[in-house]
Amino acid sequence: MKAMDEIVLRLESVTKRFGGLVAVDNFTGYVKRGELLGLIGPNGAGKTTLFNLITGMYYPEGGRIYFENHDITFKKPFERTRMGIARTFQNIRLFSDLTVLENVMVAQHLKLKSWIWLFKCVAKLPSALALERRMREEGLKLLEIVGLKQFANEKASALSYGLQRKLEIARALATGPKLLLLDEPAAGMNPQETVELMNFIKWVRDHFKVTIIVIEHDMKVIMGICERIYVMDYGKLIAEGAPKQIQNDPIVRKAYLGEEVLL
Ligand SMILES: Nc1ncnc2c1ncn2[C@@H]1O[C@H](COP(=O)(O)OP(=O)(O)OP(=O)(O)O)[C@@H](O)[C@H]1O
Repeated sequence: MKAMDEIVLRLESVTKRFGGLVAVDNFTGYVKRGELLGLIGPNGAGKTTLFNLITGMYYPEGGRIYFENHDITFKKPFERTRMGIARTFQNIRLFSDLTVLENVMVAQHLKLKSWIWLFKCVAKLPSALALERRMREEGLKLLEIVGLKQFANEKASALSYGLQRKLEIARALATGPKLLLLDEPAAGMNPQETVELMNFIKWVRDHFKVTIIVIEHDMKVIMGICERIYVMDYGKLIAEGAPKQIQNDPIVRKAYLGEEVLL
């Protein structure tokens, strides 16, 4: 099988309920390695809940989730991070009092087996200090690659909104993901920041050879960077296809009726 045809993530009949509400309703889908996939749908369609199921924040009531052919349906979030799944959030969740570099280093620690690390730190073992030094170097290298090195020692809160969003993505990349989930990365951005973000996301996919799923309400972003799109409404998958197909799909247009979205 060619790498591009390889399926990285597979969801089979996944269902998540909150009381009487079916937030994700029997969702079946897949993501290919290296793909840039869009996930769209009106407010409350179940998109973020789907991310929460993929990252292990929630467990489904029905169905299975496979990552690189491993059943991860009930794996804990930190196990999935180590397997190579990372995400960003709808609202920026940086450690605002830590520096830009420290934000990235915290994420690097997630790759480690924490109790061994803690023991080494408490015992002040030279290997812990050497590892810390290496992480600092790797963190700085990552910041350089994404163009944030000059801000390494600034507090995260001192960055502009657009750069904070970029740092969030860099922090997710610091965990060494194979699959990156971006939840509304363009939210709150001005048009110029949005264009830069679109280029950055495409560049991240190519440079880090990572598979990306992006939730976004800004259709310009989705139509501009995604190769394939899933559309959800009331928890259900209602359409799937290339941007052009989705733009002209009457079912999708109907789902968005009344919302100010330019398809
Ligand atoms: N923890 C929760 N408890 C109860 N209901 C929830 C919870 N999380 C989400 N929901 C409900 O599940 C439905 C799907 O929500 P979700 O946040 O996944 O939608 P979304 O498509 O991401 O929406 P948006 O585009 O507005 O962010 C909504 O009706 C929401 O109110």
